[in-house]
Amino acid sequence: MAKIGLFFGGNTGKTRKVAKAIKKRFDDETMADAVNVSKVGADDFAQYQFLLLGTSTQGEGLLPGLSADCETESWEELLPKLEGVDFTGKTVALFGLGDQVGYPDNFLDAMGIIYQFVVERGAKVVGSWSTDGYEFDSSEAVVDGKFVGLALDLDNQSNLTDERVEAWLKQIAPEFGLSV
Ligand SMILES: Cc1cc2nc3c(=O)[nH]c(=O)nc-3n(C[C@H](O)[C@H](O)[C@H](O)COP(=O)(O)O)c2cc1C
Repeated sequence: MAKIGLFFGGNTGKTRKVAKAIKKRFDDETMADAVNVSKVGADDFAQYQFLLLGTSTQGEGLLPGLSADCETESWEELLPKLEGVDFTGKTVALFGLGDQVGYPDNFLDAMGIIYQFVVERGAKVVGSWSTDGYEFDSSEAVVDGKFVGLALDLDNQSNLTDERVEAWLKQIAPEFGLSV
C-alpha cells in the first residue's frame, strides 16, 4: 500500500487536475493515485498515516457537494461519514482552490472547514502558507494569519500554480518523508 493517501473533491475538474499533477511527481509506493472523495468512505481514510487532501470552495463558502449544486456528492457528504475516524497520529496537508476576485469574502473557505474537521479529530496539519500575493477580504482558511494549506487560484493566478505547488511540496517534504 502507498504511504500517502491523496483525496480530492471539486466540481469542474480543476482540483482533480492539481491532485493528478501532484501524484505524477511520485511513485506508486510513495503516493496512491488521486481519488475523488465521491468514491470513498471512512475505511479509505483510516488506513493512511499521511494524507493529502484537496478541495475547491463552492456556493458561497461551501464544501463541494449537493447543497452547492455540484454534479456529484463530495466533501459535504463525506465528512459526516468520517465523524468516527480518529485522526490522532495522522499527518495531513491541505490544498484548496478558490477565486479571490469572484469570492473575496469566502476565499478558500472549504479548506478551512476541512482543516477544522481533522484538527478536532486529532490530526497534525502541516503545510501552512503565507497570504502574501493574494487579495481577498475574508477566509475561513486563514488561521493565525496564514492559510492552513496551499492556496491556489486557477481562475486568476493560474500562471503561479506550478511554482506554488512545487514550493509547497518542498515545504511539506520532511513531514511526509518525500524526496522532491
Ligand atoms: C458557483 C461557484 C461558486 C464558487 N464559490 C466560491 C467561494 O465561495 N469561494 C472561493 O474561493 N471560490 C469559489 N468558487 C471558485 C472555485 O472554487 C474555483 O473556480 C475552483 O478552481 C473550482 O475548482 P473545481 O473545478 O475543482 O471545482 C466558486 C465557483 C463557482 C462556479
